[in-house]
Amino acid sequence: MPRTGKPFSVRMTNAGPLGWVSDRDGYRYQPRHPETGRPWPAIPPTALAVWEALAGWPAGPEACLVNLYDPQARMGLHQDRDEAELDAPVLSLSLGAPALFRFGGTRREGPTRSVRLEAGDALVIGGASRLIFHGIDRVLPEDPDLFAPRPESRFGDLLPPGGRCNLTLRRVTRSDASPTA
Ligand SMILES: O=C(O)CCC(=O)C(=O)O
Ligand SMILES: [Fe+2]
Repeated sequence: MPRTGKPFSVRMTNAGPLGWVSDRDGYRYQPRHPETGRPWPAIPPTALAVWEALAGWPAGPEACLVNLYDPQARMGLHQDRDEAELDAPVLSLSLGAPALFRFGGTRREGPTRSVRLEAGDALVIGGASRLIFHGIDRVLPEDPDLFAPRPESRFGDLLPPGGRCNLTLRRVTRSDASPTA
């Protein structure tokens, strides 16, 4: 991460024309993977369909950040503000293990609350809430499924059992668009 060069506990990659990257120099969006130099893969059509249904924004997302949480990973309280377009919402899609999502207001010092995000949950952070502080306190244990024990990970080699995946879709560049809902 910036300054220290220490990695985040959440591993990240991207899909879409622009990907969010962080290194010692800071945070930015760029069209290519920093190590392979290749363009990011396309945003999955199902994620685009959820954006169309829920975002209330006429232009499609340009960035899909893929956050991979090992069971011990967490994400500190932060604002999403590296986008030139701050009028468009951020759409977050949760998969895998549930997690405790903490959110407050637009000041870091303000009060916060937490909600449990489950697999399949879609969260729109937009409008007056676009710049709220938020983070992931912790990944929660999955409810045991008595009928289909599943010790192996649903995410193959990417995550151990009990891991969580979050897709965060964003508009990055400014357009003349305005909300549709
Ligand atoms: O994993 C989550 O639910 C939150 C992700 C997030 O806040 C981010 O990627 O900026
Ligand atoms: Fe965020």
